[in-house]
Amino acid sequence: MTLEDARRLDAADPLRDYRERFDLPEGVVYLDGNSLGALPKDTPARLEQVVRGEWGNGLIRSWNDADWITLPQRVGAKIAPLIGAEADEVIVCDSVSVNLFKLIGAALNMRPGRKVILSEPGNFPTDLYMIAGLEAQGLAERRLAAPGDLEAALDGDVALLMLTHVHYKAGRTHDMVRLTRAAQDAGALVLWDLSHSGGAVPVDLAACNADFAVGCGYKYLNGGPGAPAYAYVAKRHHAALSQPLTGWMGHAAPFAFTDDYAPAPGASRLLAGTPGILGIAALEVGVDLIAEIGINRLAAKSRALSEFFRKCAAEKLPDLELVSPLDPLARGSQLSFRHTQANAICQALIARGIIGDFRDPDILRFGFAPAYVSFEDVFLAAEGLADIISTRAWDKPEFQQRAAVT
Ligand SMILES: Cc1ncc(COP(=O)(O)O)c(C=O)c1O
Ligand SMILES: Nc1c(O)cccc1C(=O)C[C@H](N)C(=O)O
Repeated sequence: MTLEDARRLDAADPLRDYRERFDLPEGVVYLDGNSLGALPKDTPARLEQVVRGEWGNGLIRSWNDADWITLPQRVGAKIAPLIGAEADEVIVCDSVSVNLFKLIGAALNMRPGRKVILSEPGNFPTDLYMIAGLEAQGLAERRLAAPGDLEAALDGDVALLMLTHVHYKAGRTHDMVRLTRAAQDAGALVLWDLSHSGGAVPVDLAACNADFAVGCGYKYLNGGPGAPAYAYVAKRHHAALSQPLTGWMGHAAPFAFTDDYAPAPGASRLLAGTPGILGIAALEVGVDLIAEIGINRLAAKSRALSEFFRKCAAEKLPDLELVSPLDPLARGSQLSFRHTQANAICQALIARGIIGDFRDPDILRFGFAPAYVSFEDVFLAAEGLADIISTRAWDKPEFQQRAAVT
């Protein structure tokens, strides 16, 4: 693989012009959009308009005049086609963690007599911690089973199977259709965390008959640091859904100011407090851009990018252990490698302007956000990685320390 190969692939890439729609710094190869997506060029102007025009001038009138009040539903409706949902099945609000709490609570309410939440060891920590919180309240019981043992662990005590579609560290995917069916056959509900899928990997919540899902706004949807998350509830559960964070914005008539809670219709009852308008406005810009490109084109490019990286790396570093699946259809939009010096290598790459990340204890992770990563980026990153490993350029005191945030 050569730089010319990479440039040829870029020239033939139907998405190549979308890179210009992002504000990427010169000289940086950014392979960490699976942790924090890049800044769309339209976002600052949109935020300026919301801050100065809608907030500054419009003041409180903007809840009506700028239709702030329906922004969570409107942006949710734009995310819906990316994940195989209908417009009114998705709402934007809170963080993934908080939405997990709401939906685990909802599942427990819908399965009285069952307390077990089944997940896998090594799932993203917040998913496991949110179960732990409910466990400490005596409301849930956590059960963990390795991917191959999940089906056997589904018994009559399981209220909810809760998994992350694309594993944050390994990048492997779960078979959503098979596992959803198995859980439902055992009388359980299913909640998918789509944080590493939405905007990069096709997901069809309707086809797999999922009950619930959550996903992240700040990764492939490019909503910005701490962007609000989204939550999905299948329409068949809308009438019965009862979630524990019964805040006033999820009320059927918040401005009736009544003493008693009555849930808003459908997924809107997942709202709790006042939506963060600036955050959702920024997310909307990222979602519009991703929706304009379309998930199938994004997924095709994602697979091509990760395959190109994998081949470049394998050619230059045949001994480097690939942790992610070889089959591009069995992984998300990332590649992870194991190396005892993963942290130092990651720091050395960052010093050269090649940004991937390190996941404790020994994983080097590269994300390929297909909307803005080029084949040339991928070639340069693989070349830098090979150089750093083969020359031991990582072996310097300044690369040994762990950053506070990795
Ligand atoms: C799979 C997964 N779930 C949840 C989260 C956390 O989401 P939040 O920070 O919105 O709670 C992340 C990343 O931070 C993640 O990778
Ligand atoms: N949310 C993050 C943050 O605030 C700082 C650093 C990283 C993150 C992440 O999103 C981590 C990410 N979910 C992961 O897959 O590792």
